[in-house]
Amino acid sequence: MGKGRSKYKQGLPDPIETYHPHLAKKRKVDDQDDAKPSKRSKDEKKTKTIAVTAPEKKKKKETKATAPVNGAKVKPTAAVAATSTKKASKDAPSKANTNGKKAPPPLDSDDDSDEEEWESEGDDGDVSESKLAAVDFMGSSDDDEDMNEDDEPDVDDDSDDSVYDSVYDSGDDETRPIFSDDDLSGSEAEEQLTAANIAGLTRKLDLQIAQEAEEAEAELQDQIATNIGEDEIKPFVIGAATGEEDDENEASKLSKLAPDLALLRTRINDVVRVLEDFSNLCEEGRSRTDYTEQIISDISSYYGYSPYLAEKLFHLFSPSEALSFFEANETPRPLVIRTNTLKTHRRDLAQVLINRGVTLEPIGKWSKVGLQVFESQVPLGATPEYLAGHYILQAASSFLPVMALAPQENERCLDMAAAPGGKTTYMAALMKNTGCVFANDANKIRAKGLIGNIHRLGVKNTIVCNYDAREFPKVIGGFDRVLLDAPCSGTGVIAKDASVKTNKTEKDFLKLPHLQKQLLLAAIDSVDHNSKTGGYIVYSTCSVTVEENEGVVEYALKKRPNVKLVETGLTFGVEGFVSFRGKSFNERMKMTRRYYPHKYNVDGFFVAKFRKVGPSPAGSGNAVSGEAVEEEEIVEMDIDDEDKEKGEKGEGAFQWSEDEEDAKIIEKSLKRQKRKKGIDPRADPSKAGTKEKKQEEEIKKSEDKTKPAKDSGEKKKEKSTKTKGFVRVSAQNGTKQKKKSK
Ligand SMILES: C[S@@+](CC[C@H](N)C(=O)[O-])C[C@H]1O[C@@H](n2cnc3c(N)ncnc32)[C@H](O)[C@@H]1O
Repeated sequence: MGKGRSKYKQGLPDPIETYHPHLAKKRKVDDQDDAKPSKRSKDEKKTKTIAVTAPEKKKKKETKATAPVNGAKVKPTAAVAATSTKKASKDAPSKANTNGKKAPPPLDSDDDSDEEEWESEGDDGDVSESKLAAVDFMGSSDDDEDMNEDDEPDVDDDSDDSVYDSVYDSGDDETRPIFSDDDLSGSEAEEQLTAANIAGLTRKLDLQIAQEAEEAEAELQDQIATNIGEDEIKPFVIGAATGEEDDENEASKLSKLAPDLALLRTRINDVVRVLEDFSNLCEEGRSRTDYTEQIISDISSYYGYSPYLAEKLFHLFSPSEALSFFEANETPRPLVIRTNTLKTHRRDLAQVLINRGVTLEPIGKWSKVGLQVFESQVPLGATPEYLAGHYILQAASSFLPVMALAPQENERCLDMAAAPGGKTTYMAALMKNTGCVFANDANKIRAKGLIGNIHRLGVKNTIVCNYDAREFPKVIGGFDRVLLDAPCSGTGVIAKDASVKTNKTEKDFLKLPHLQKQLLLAAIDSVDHNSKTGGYIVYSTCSVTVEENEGVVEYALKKRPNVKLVETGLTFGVEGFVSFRGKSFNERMKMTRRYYPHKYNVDGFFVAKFRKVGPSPAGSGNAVSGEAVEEEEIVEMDIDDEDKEKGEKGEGAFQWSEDEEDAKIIEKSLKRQKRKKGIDPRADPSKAGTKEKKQEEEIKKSEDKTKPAKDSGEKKKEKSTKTKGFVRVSAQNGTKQKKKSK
C-alpha cells in the first residue's frame, strides 16, 4: 500500500502464549502481475480500472509468515472476503509455527537510543529481597528512581511536558551493576547484556531490512498500479461516469461476485488519491460524496468491517491516514511486558530474560518499566520470573492512563473498572505499595482474576471490590485520584480482536457512551477536591470513536463545572478533537490525548485528565439514580461490557465484549446488592419509567411542588431497578425532580 505501508513498517509479534487464529487472516494482494510498469494513456486508464479486476490476472500474495519461534503471531497474510479469511485463519497456525522469525523494530525506533535507554532506566519500587532470594540474577538496587511527589507533573494542573520528561525519561547516566552476584562492574555487565542480546538483535535487524526491502518493492508496485506520479491522468474509479451502459452492467455483474481484492485495493488507492486532490482528479459529474461512499464500501469489503463501522472510523482521519489506520489494524502490536518494580528492576529483568533466550529492548524513552519483546525461546506467560511476579504482559498503551494519573505514595486511589488489574498493579507499584488503592470491577469473575494478579505481583496496598461503579460515590468517596478505564467498544484494539469489525452496532455506540458518561460522573463525584496531593480523575478507553471519548468528556464538563481538563503529562499522543464533523468541543479538549496504531504502533487509546476544583453538586452522590444522561434517550444497558480476555494472561486486551455468563454473575451480584438495600430488583423498569413520567407531569401541574417531588423521589428509589444486571433507574432522573421541587 502506498503511503500507509511505507510509514507502517512493523509486523510485530503478538503475546507469545496466545495465538489468535483470526489474526492470521490478514490478506495481502499481489498487484504486481496486473500492474506492470507500462504507462497507460488516458483512454486506457479509463477502462483499466475495471480491466484491472480481471480475476484470472489476480494472484494473492501471502506475505512471508515470520514469527517468533515459540508460536508468536505472524504478520497476517492477505485476504478479505469472509470465505478467504476463513481459509487463511485455518492455514495460519501452521505457518505461524514455522521457523521463520520476525524481528520488528522497536516502538521507539530511535536507533541510537538503546544505550541511553538502558542507562537512563529508573526503577519504580523496592525490591522484595526475600522473594528474589532464589533468583541468582538479582542485583542490589540502591538507585531506585521512583515517581515521587517532585516528579508528579500535574499537581498544578497545567504542567509542561519538560517536567514530565524528567519523570519518565530521567536521562541520568547511572551505571549500576546488573549482575551484582557476579560482582561485575557496570560496564562489564553492560557488555555481557549486549553480548547476550546481540545475536537476537542482529537477526532482528537483518529480518527488518529484508522486510523493508520487500515492503518497498510492494509499495513500488502499488504506486505503479495506481499510477501515482501520473497526476495528469484522472483515475476512473466509480464506474460509469459517462453513463455508458456496458460499464454499468459490468459493474453490476462484478458486484454480485465475490469481491476482487485487487480491484478493491486498486480502487481504494485511486479514490484516496482523488479525494486528496479533488479539484484536479475528480471525474466530471462525481461528487466528493460519491467517492467517499465508494471508498467506505470498498474498505468495508476489503478489510471486513461492517459498513457502519468502516464509515465511523474512516471519518476520523484524512483519507490516506484512514487507510493507514485500517492497514495497521491488520497487524499485531508489539508484545510488551511491564517490569513490576515492586519486585525487580527493568535492567535485571531484561538480563534474566535474555539469558532465557528472549530478545528484547526497552520500549522507548517514554517508559522506564516497559520492555518490548521481539522473540522468545520460552513462553513468557510461564517463566519463573512471570510466576514470581517480576513482570506482567501489558500493552504499551495501557501504561499511559496510569502515567497520566501519576498516583503518589500514601494517597488513596480508586480504580473504578480494574479487572484484570494491569493498571491497578501499576498504580500500586508507583505508590510503592503505600497508601491504598480500591480496585473495583462489576464482574465478579474478572475481579477474581484481578485478585490473582494482585497476589502474583506482590501488591499489598489494594482492596478489591465488586460494585457497579456508578454506585461508587455512595459506597465510598473522598479519593485523591480516580482512574476510570472505561468499558468500551474496543475500536482501538481491532488488531487483537477482529470481531469488533463486525459486532459493534449503532446501538452499541449509544449504549456505551451512555454508560461511560454515568461512570465518569461517578468518578468525578468520588474525588476529594480538597485533596492536598491530588484531586485528579483520568478517563481512558481503548476506543478511538469520538462519542466514547471527546463526547463523554464534553458531557462531564457540562454536567460538572467543578472539574476542568488538565494536561495529561504524556510526552506523545495526538491532541483530542476540539471539533468533529460539525460538533464543537471544549477548547481544552486538545489537552486530551489520542493514540493510534498506525502512528505510534500501540493500541488505539484515549486519555483525558481532569482536576476537580470544587465540590460536586448536591445530590450527585450516585450517578445511577442521581443523574440521567441527556443528549440521547436512555438506552437499557445490557451486561455485555466485559472484556474478551480471561484470566491473568490477557492483561493487554481490554474491551467491551459480550459474555453472557459474566453478565449473569453481575446480574446476580447486583440483585443481591439491591435486595440488601431493600429495593425490589424485579421491578419493571419500563413501568417505572412510565410512572415517573406521569409523576413528573403531575409535578409540573401541581401548585404544591414539594410533596409530589418528595413522593417522586421515594417512589423512584422503590422503582430503582436493573436491566439485565445493571442497576438502573428509569429515564427521568431524581435530580431533576428534586430541582423542580425546590
Ligand atoms: C477496559 S476493562 C478494564 C481493564 C483494566 N483497567 C486493566 O487495566 O486491567 C473494563 C472493565 O470494566 C468492567 N465494567 C463494566 N461495567 C462496569 C461497571 N458498571 N462498573 C464497574 N466495572 C464495570 C468490566 O468488567 C471490565 O473489566
